[in-house]
Amino acid sequence: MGSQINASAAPFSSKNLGIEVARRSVTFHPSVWKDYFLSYTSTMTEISSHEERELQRLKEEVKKLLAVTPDDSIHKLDLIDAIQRLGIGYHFERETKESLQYMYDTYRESCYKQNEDLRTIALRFRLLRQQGYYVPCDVFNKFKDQEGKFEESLVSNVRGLLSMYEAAQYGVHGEEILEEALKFSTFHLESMKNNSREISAALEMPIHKSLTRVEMKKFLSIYQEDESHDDVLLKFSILDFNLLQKMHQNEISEITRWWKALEFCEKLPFIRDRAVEGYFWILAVYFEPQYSLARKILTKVIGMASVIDDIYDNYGTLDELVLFTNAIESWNINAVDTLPSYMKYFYKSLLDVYVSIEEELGKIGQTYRIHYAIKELKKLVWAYLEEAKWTYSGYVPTMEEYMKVELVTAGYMMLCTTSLVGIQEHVPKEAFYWITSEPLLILASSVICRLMDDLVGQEFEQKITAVDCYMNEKGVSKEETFAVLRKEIANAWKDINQECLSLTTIPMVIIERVINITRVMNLLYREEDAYTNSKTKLKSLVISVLIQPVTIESYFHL
Ligand SMILES: CC(C)=CCC/C(C)=C/CC/C(C)=C/COP(=O)(O)OP(=O)(O)O
Repeated sequence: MGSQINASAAPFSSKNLGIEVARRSVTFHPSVWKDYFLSYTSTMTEISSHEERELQRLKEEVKKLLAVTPDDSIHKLDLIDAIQRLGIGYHFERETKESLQYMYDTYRESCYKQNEDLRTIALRFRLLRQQGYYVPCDVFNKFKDQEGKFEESLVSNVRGLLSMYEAAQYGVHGEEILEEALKFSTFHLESMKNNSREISAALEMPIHKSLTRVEMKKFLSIYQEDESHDDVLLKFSILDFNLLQKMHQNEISEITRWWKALEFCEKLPFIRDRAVEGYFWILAVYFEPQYSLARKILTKVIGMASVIDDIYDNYGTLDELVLFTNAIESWNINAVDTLPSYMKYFYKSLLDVYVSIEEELGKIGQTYRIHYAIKELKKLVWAYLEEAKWTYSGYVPTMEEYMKVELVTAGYMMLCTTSLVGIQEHVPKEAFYWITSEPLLILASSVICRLMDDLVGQEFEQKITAVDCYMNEKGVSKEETFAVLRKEIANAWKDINQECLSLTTIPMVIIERVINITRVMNLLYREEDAYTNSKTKLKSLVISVLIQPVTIESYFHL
């Protein structure tokens, strides 16, 4: 059992608990962006027919390049890797899939060729695991000496070490050789990082955990410096990045208009005003043009969820939260009468937003999907209420009790499910049953979300975190607790890796959404809560991804 710090926890009413009905109140900094993106008019973001033609021309050239590069060559591995990291993989899915299938079918023969080096073997291993192909890790055995340790001669093979480091991120439970490979490569790369931008960037953020759109510019300059780079690829990816950025600017301008019209900042001044940050979060989940509708829907939902979180965590009293939860459960406009006035306004807007989403889904013949989105939101608010009861009663739950509720409050079950709602390509109905049944992939993503949030938030959050619960239950120091929770996060990544290899009936488009959602957490909650405090790191990210185009002159000295 957990421990009770305050009065009895039941029944849950602030009056019964003898708690003053004083509002908790944390003040958040105002929006960094305000109306900034309203200035991006549709004329400004228009794509000219010349740009369209040039894009098509370059695309055809890249296709030719793919066609003439043999599947059994190292050049093909490099080409596919570059295409994916430059963010243009979505143009060549069929071509890369065929090549990877060939590489999978011939995996053993290729890896056991006498002359294959560490870089090639590790790169092939990573590209295949990335795509969900199970390829065995014993291919790394050949780089061990008689004592079973990685050969010291590898230390001077910097490209090989880097490739090994990136491949080892894809390990699953029990793959000890990949654990060793990760330790070995990290240790040696650490000593070289001051002399190489590429190494320090990789140590900071391995490819597996990075978001294509966010890392694209960094990779572009690394790729350009590589003597074997291809100019056509470079030009195509720059043009594609810039044209997509215009589309994103158009979308964020529309989202800003939507958010402003809701008037939350005036009516609910206690909330975090983070529409642009929310859009960035969702852009990281899917940046490709075919996901425009899905992005719009999910951005609206994260915006609403952020306000809901502030109502539960910050402003609402326990009595109000009980009423609010019941109203959301009933999902009926009549429930508005039971609510205090500030909640009335939000509640009406909430139902309206979901009605508008349902209308959008009607246009693509997928109305039924709204049911899953609402169901997950209801589940989320019930968990938020549980959490609020703990806060108000001073109850410190056991880790088991805590995680049961807090994996839901992490919001990722709701977000992952809702991420499928606006996808226009085929998503089987079964995928919705699966994703809402708390499968391991979603649980692991939620563990990462919850624990990363708690590790950075435990100093200032006005509520219980996993750090408090673990220290209370085990009687250990904060340092020890941090180490345990970090290990849990690393294990959850292994669960994710495992699931990517075994979920063969779940379309890759769905798995990729979940992984990207997890990656956002890893990006934004690594050193601090960059969503709540969005004036520094997240501001720079927004500038890089949404405002600054890539200037072709800086890559081609024209
Ligand atoms: C928990 C989390 C990062 C959720 C991600 C998905 C989601 C629903 C995002 C909406 C905005 C939000 C609640 C951010 C986290 O705030 P916070 O750090 O104050 O979250 P907390 O109140 O649950 O700790």
